[in-house]
Formats: sequence, structure tokens, C-alpha cells
Amino acid sequence: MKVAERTSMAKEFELFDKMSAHEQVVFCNDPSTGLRAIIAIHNTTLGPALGGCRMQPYNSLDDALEDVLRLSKGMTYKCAAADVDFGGGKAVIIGDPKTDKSPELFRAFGQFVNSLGGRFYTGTDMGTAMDDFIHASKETNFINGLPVEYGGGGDSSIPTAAGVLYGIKATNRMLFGNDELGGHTYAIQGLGKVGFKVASGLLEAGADIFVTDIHQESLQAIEAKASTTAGKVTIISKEDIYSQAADLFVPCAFGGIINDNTIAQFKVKAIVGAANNQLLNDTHGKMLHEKEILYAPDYIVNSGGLIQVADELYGINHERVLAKTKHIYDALLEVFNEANISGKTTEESANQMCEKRIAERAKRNNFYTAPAKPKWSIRNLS
Ligand SMILES: NC(=O)C1=CN([C@@H]2O[C@H](COP(=O)(O)OP(=O)(O)OC[C@H]3O[C@@H](n4cnc5c(N)ncnc54)[C@H](O)[C@@H]3O)[C@@H](O)[C@H]2O)C=CC1
Ligand SMILES: O=C(O)CCC(=O)C(=O)O
Repeated sequence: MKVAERTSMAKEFELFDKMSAHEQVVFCNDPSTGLRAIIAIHNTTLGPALGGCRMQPYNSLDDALEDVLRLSKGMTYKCAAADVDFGGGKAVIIGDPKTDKSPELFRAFGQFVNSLGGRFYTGTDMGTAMDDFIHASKETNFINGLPVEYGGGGDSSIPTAAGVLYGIKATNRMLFGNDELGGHTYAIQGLGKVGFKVASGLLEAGADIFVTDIHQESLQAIEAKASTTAGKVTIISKEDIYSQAADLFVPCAFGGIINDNTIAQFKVKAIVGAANNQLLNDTHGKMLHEKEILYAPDYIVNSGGLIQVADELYGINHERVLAKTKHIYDALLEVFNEANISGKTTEESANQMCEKRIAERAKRNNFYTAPAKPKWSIRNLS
């Protein structure tokens, strides 16, 4: 009997079963700074793993591990969908971003990233900011999403929001036969770095939006923005956003928001948003399909940020980033059409497209050539 078969029967080894789809999971512990982090590398067939680092006061190690495993797997699919030569990875730091950050903690994190020797590149995500990674970048070159003055591409939420708006256009084409953003209604959850920019874009196009956020200042800011546009904004409580009658639900806060409870409440025709891992699990994709709610797979819609941070490693070019981000529109229409023809859910169709791309690329890795530099020199390989 093989080791994997023998140990998978024993409860003591169930941690390995949880991580069995992943190439490598690194637990980072630095008592001097209080750093407790997990780095997960899901798959490097397409290239070195790439994915942001989240900081959150997780309730348990299990919660943190589950989050980083799910998020890093999502990055493998996101990289394949965006056709960038990187694999899937992600990191989580266990801690409260308001009280537990320090320059030394991020330096310690940078040392762990460095120890992976280029198998993993990282930068900002929920709970972390570009400034945190300036500290990390003193210990490692494998950091992306740095401010422009530090040689980075700057705020990646700008292309992410642009990509979400392209995703909304593609969805409107499927629903209404045109790409117009205005003239429709949207229920938007979360007005953070991405959500605020998406909401502003919709207001500028003259749309009618319903918004919720737990921060009063963000709500005031979007009302001020609306007063300068042809659009209209209505504030909704965080509980009522799911049952708000609108054409589209636009989740831009956190994952797992498509679940048994919310599906029973939705009155929208489609869901298109920035949040990672929106479906709590695969059955929720099927439930949306049965309810005839069109779901735009999150990792296609929100890939604008990835496109920018990946591009940054070749020497940032914002025009190229925008051109690649526009492809989100075509990629989504391709997935919607494929799902229509095959009868699969949109998530299944998107996953299949990505898995095919990864399998095809794996064949290229079997073709031996002498080591060569990539066409564009990756910063820390030069
Ligand atoms: N920033 C980026 O470029 C990318 C972000 N994403 C995902 O998009 C989502 C949003 O990202 P960011 O805007 O960067 O994060 P953020 O932290 O700036 O914004 C999140 C917003 O959600 C609000 N929020 C939290 N709980 C809420 C609740 N219960 N009800 C309503 N609002 C609530 C927060 O107050 C905040 O304004 C996250 O899931 C992130 O993983 C995905 C790809 C790239
Ligand atoms: O957006 C980024 O900064 C990195 C990419 C990423 O982690 C993501 O798309 O979730």
C-alpha cells in the first residue's frame, strides 16, 4: 500500500488530504514579530505562483488554511483564464490589520517569501496595502504591486475595477442585447478599493445603483459622487442587499456570498463582481443555473489586478494592461456561449476552458530546450 493511501485512512494525517491538490504549503512562524502566516502554492504548470497576501483575524487555523487553499486554487484558474505565464498561489497572515501590523512583521514575511527562491510572487490583498510590501520588498525581490515610485505598477484595483465594468458590459450583452452600463439597475456590496470605482463608473454611465458598506464614510463619498453624475444612488442595509430588486448583483466585499441563504433571496438576473470565491461551493453554481440567474465566474471578472501585477514583472506598461483587461469581455462571452451550448453551468465551462489551457501548456514543458531568458526579462531573474 502506498504512503498516501495508508496515511489518508488515519485522522492524524488528514491535513495532507486537505492539501492534496496543492504542490506546497508553507507555515511561517516568527515569534519575534508575531508573524503567523501560511503560503499556499497550488500549481506552477504555467509558471511561478502569483497571488496576493491577505491579512485577517481568522478565528482558527482551519479557517486560515481553508481560505488560503481555496484562494490559491482560484489563482491557478485566474492565471489560465487571463493567459498570463504564472501559476496559482496565495498567502494569508493571521492577524488584525488595524492593530497587528509592523514593518518588522512584513520584513519577516518577506524573508519567508524569499526562502521560496522565486516559486511565489506576492503583493496586496484584503487587509494589506502597498506600503506593507515596501517593507517586505527590502527582504525579497519576489514582490509585486508596489507603488510606481518603487518600480511597481501602482494601485491594481484600478484595472480590477475596469475589468469588472467590462464583465458587466458582456453580461448586459447576454441579458439585454447591448453593452450599455447606464439604463440598468445594480445592487453593489462593498465600496472599497474596487467597489467604489465600479460604482463610480456605473454612476457616470447614468445607472441607478443600490449600495451597501459597513463604513459610513464610503457611503457618504458615493452619495457625493452621485451628485456630480447623471446616475442615482440609494443606500441599502447590509442585510437587505441580497433581496434588493435590481438587474445585477455586484459583490465587491468578501467571498462565499452565493450560498443557500442568499440564493433564496436574490431577485436579480445576473451576478458579476470583484469578490474572490463568490460561490460557497460548486452546488451553488448549479442552484443559480436552475434559478436562471446568470453567473459571471469571479476569477475571469476580477482578473484585471492580476493582469497588472503580472505585467509589472516584465516592466509595467499600462496600455498593454488595459488592452489585456479588455479581453475579459470576450472571455466572458465565450464562457456564456459555451455554457449555453453545452448546458453546463458557467463556472463549469470556465473551469474546463482553464483546465484545457493548463493541460496544453504542460505539453510545452515536456519539450526540452537549453535554459533561456524569457523575451521580457523578469525583474529578479535578470
Ligand atoms: N483589489 C483588487 O485589485 C482585487 C480585489 N479582489 C477581491 O475583491 C474584493 C474587494 O477587494 P478590495 O476592494 O480590494 O477590498 P477592500 O477591503 O478595499 O473593500 C472591501 C469593502 O467591503 C466592505 N465590507 C466589508 N464587509 C461588508 C459587509 N458585510 N457588507 C457590505 N460591505 C462590506 C468594506 O467596508 C470595504 O469597503 C475582495 O474579495 C478581493 O479579494 C479580487 C481581485 C483583485
Ligand atoms: O490583484 C493583485 O494584487 C494580485 C492578484 C490577486 O491576488 C488576485 O487577483 O486575487
